[in-house]
Order: sequence, then C-alpha cells, then structure tokens
Amino acid sequence: MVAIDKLPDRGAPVVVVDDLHVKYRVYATGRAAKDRSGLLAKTRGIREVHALKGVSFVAYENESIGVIGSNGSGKSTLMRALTGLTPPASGAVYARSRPNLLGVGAALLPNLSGARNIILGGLALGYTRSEVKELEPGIVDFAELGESIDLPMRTYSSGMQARLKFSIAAARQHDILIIDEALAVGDRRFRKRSEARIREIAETAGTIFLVSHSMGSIRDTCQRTIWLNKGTLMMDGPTDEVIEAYEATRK
Ligand SMILES: Nc1ncnc2c1ncn2[C@@H]1O[C@H](COP(=O)(O)OP(=O)(O)OP(=O)(O)O)[C@@H](O)[C@H]1O
Repeated sequence: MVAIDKLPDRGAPVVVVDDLHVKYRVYATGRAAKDRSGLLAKTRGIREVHALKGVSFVAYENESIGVIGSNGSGKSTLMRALTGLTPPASGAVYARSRPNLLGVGAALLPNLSGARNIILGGLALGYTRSEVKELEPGIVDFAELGESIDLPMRTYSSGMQARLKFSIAAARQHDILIIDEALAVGDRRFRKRSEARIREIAETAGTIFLVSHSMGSIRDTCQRTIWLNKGTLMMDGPTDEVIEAYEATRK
C-alpha cells in the first residue's frame, strides 16, 4: 500500500531503490542429528536467506524517513544496501552521494579515550583531519561526557558510547545519513536532543533514514515511514498512517 501522494511538497530525488533483492548465503552447521541409517541428516550446508524481496521507493531531499518492521524484517539489510556495503542479488540502488551510516562503532577502539575516538570516528566517516579538529569541541559538548572524554571508551556505559557515536556522526551536515537504532540506548533527554539535531540536518537539505523500534522516536522525527515485513515493503506513507497500520497487526 503506497500513500506517497499524500505527503507534502517534494525536493529533488536523492535515493532511488529499484526492485532490490538481497540474498545472504550462510553455512548452516545443522544439528548433529543422524537419520536412521546413521548418516548426518541434511541440515548442513549452504543455505540462502532471501532478506529483501523486491523493495522499491524514492527518497527526496529534506526528508526524514522512518524504517520500521519486526525483528529480521530486513531493515538493517536495506540500510547496508543503501551504503553499498551489501551488494544486491538483483535490482539497484541509485544515490546522489554516498550515504553515511551512523555506525562508526566498528571503527572506534575501546582502549582509546573518547577524545582519540572522536578523531578516529570522524576520519572513518570521511571528515578531513582539519574538519575533525574544528568539530571536536562541539562533539564533546553535544555528547556531554564531561571529564570522561579523556578516559578509555571501554569504561563507558552503552548509553555513553551511543552518545559519543551519535555526536561524532551528527557533528557535520550529511547529504544522506542513516541512523540504525542509535537513539534507543541514550536516555530520554539525550534522545530529545538527538531528535532535534536529526530534524536540523534534514531541514538543511539532508535526507535521513532512521531505523528504530521506538515508535515515539519515529513519530517525533519522521514525516514519512517505510514498513518492511519479511523482506517486502508493506507500506510507505505518512508516519501516523503507517505506524497505525503496523501497530494494528501487532495486537
Ligand atoms: N550477515 C548475514 N548473514 C546471513 N543472514 C543474515 C545476515 N544479516 C541478516 N541476515 C538475515 O536477513 C534477514 C533480515 O535481517 P536484518 O538484520 O536486515 O533485519 P532487521 O529488520 O534489521 O532486524 P532487527 O530489527 O532484529 O535488527 C534475517 O532473516 C537475518 O537472519
């Protein structure tokens, strides 16, 4: 069901997803079950997971798009496909510029201080060295980590780590920014501030995808929402309508 024409005025198209299919090939070890002849049962071997099954949509300038769906519905797969990290089995993703995934986590090192990780995370997101230096005080302020900024990151709580990651990624304007569940672990006050920052990025010509299980965050941040179910696009339209339909199926 597509209710896209009910959305307000559109800017230029920024991302086009065209009949996107993604498949994972996994080696299943299977259970050590033997059949009656004493041979291993055929639960082992390469198995294919068809994670996205023909997803299509267009994202425009200035949009914050919520991405919802139950566990395993394909949300993270779709986001990784947008960044080019996961190749399509068929179909295509066209983007005006390379989308940045707010998941600098992989690049951050637990034994380095928050301050050193700001440099590392900034570089991983493609900021220049001088940009990182310039942005650093703002990042430290936004993360509100106080003196902990000089302690190793392994001493941070998961909420503190999430704040640092968000602050690094949101310090700069992005053309296309993908935020996958990063807000879920922060406290309420930080969540509100991050949501405000997301709206700001979207207003100044960015396009944001926010993947979340928190309908509150999606409602407060996104005018448009995409609902994925078992790898297919169930609905794409105004957030209130999509969340209402999604919640109706979960009662
Ligand atoms: N690296 C991988 N290798 C094999 N299968 C994978 C891989 N990543 C995801 N999958 C499978 O693809 C499907 C979609 O997973 P995905 O992580 O995209 O869902 P999701 O909607 O983001 O879930 P969640 O809400 O739990 O984060 C699932 O069946 C999952 O098991």
